[in-house]
Amino acid sequence: MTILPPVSEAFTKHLPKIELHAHLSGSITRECLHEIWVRKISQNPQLAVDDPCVLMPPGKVDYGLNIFFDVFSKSIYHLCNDLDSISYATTSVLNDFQNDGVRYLELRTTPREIHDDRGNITVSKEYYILTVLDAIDTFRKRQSQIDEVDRMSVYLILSIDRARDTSASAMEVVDLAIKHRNIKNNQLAIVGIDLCGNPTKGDVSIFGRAFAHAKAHDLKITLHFAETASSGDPKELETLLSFDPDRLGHVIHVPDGIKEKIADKGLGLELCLSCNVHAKMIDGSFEDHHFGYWWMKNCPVTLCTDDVGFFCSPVSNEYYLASKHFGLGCSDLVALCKRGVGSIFGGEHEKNRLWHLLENYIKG
Ligand SMILES: CNc1ncnc2c1ncn2[C@@H]1O[C@H](COP(=O)(O)O)[C@@H](O)[C@H]1O
Repeated sequence: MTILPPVSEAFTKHLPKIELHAHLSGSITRECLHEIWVRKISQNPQLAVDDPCVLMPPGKVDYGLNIFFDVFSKSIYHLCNDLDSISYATTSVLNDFQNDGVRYLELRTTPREIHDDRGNITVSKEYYILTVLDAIDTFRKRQSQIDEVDRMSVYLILSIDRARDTSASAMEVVDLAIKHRNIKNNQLAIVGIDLCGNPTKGDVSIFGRAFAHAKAHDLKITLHFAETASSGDPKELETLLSFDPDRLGHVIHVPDGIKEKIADKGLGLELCLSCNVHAKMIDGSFEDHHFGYWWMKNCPVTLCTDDVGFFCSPVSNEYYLASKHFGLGCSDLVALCKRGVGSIFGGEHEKNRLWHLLENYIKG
């Protein structure tokens, strides 16, 4: 039997981790956003966008949902609004996850159409996706030059935004995923469709057709689920379950009967400790988080960051927090990672690779 050391930050950093719930634009560090702003201001001193450090000053992590969604439209989307900035930010996010010991990443992003001041389209949704995919392709090529244990696999999930998308634009997101699912050399790149966006807005029932279309084309489905009390209405949750999801994100305000259904189906759960605590999406603090409930159930639970650019807690720290507040030892953390691997969308070869990495981590 291998005797494992007590959990330390070094242990959680080197643990081969998976990250399944990370929004691209919310994962960009404020330092990276600031660099983009500096470059833009040097090219155009008249730029009418504030330094991102105004809305995201160093050390600030207490973004309640009432202000959180505004930061995207007021700052981040005005900075990442050209192909160079989108590519630079994507590469920066990929490097950050890899440097934190993430060995398998499913990044998600909402196809975004970008306009100039006169309303003309400067970047189409398709070009936005192609730019992100191109950054992923370049990142993948670099992986073959590094040690196998340090490599990070990356896949993309396309998001439908419940507050901004219509039934028709949601279908367009799924069509883009089908069209660009494989990138160069026929490599699989887009693995699923997500439903995200401000949970206090929108009617989720209008997206049924889009998710059925995704299923029919073998795309996996993950849904933001019961993030707020208003989006925890049983009718909404039953509608979401009728989309036949493979995984659910957040699962906070879930009535008991629906909890049982989730456990019976063995759905993968993407839980975000720091996000939920700092955004005050749960009552109380870390020790009150519903991770404590789901960890005891049979579901594949994965610890995720959601928007590390806002909440500043990388995946390694989420594992450290789980250990600290729920008394998990090193072997529990490895078991938690192994359980989550079963719910990845990247296929059997990726699952086998990760189980192998985790086995070797325990032995080493
Ligand atoms: C509390 N957590 C959350 N709940 C719901 N939706 C969220 C989210 N965090 C991020 N997003 C969604 O992801 C977009 C940013 O990334 P992309 O532009 O797609 O790369 C946000 O505009 C929001 O729609």
